[in-house]
Amino acid sequence: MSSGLQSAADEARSSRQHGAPRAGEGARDVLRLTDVSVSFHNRASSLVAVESLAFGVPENQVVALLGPSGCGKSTTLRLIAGLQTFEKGRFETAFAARAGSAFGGISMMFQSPALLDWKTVEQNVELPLKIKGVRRKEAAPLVENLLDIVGLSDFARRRPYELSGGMQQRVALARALVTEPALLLLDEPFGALDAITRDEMCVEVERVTRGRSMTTILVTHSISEAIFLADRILVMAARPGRIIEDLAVPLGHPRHLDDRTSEAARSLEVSLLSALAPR
Ligand SMILES: Nc1ncnc2c1ncn2[C@@H]1O[C@H](COP(=O)(O)OP(=O)(O)OP(=O)(O)O)[C@@H](O)[C@H]1O
Repeated sequence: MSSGLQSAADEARSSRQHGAPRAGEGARDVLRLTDVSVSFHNRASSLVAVESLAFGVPENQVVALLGPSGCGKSTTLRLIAGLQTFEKGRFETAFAARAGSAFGGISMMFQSPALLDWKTVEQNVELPLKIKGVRRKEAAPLVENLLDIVGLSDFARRRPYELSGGMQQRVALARALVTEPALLLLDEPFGALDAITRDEMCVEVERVTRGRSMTTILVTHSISEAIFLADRILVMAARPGRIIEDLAVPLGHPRHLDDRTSEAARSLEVSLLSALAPR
């Protein structure tokens, strides 16, 4: 894998495909892909999953990767997480766990909360800290604080199977945030939830992630989720997977669900629908 952990402080800016000035413009890029392609091969055939990806992400920006099934969103996210090899192009990131520290680095959250059913809610949230050798005495107040933030203090001693799907995702969110990640990767985190719980989770994520020093990449099929959560939306198309639009979200913070019906949001929605329309 040619992924290089290099300083993103050099001056070159990422290339942009289209669009309005993006949120975070002027901040340094902490992540950059230059002409990156990923293919999957088997004996009979090869498939180009993503081709010539080129974008940079400034520090603290929330970027949504939006597109139809199979356009390479998860492949791109896995690549950014360092879980996917690539044969062509360059990937630079300034993220790494702070040397000798359990904090910083990358956290991921998936469609399935992937909690350990035999552990309590607080033990699940504590797990990443425990793995990194943080003592219980230091971890306990952090876990308590995050459970409070996601509204689950009263459920700290419960097991995950006693919670609703939305509550389980809130546990997963607390677990993802407990290490104070510099980069948060969200892969369709609300895809399995009903529409009302999805909206609640969007509000929750917006609330708990704002004000943190954290860059976030969100993979989603949902236009309204992308508009509500992101500062910038990269629209992807399939066959081969590629970025076809790079649009800033013209909404301030904090956001409210009603903001999705504002004129600015509706106009962005029209642009996104047009970009996503089958050609
Ligand atoms: N491990 C793999 N081996 C072979 N092909 C793969 C592999 N992973 C992904 N692909 C293919 O790469 C393409 C992009 O897949 P990817 O999962 O990144 O898309 P996606 O946009 O995240 O889709 P979805 O929204 O359905 O999750 C698809 O055609 C998929 O079949």
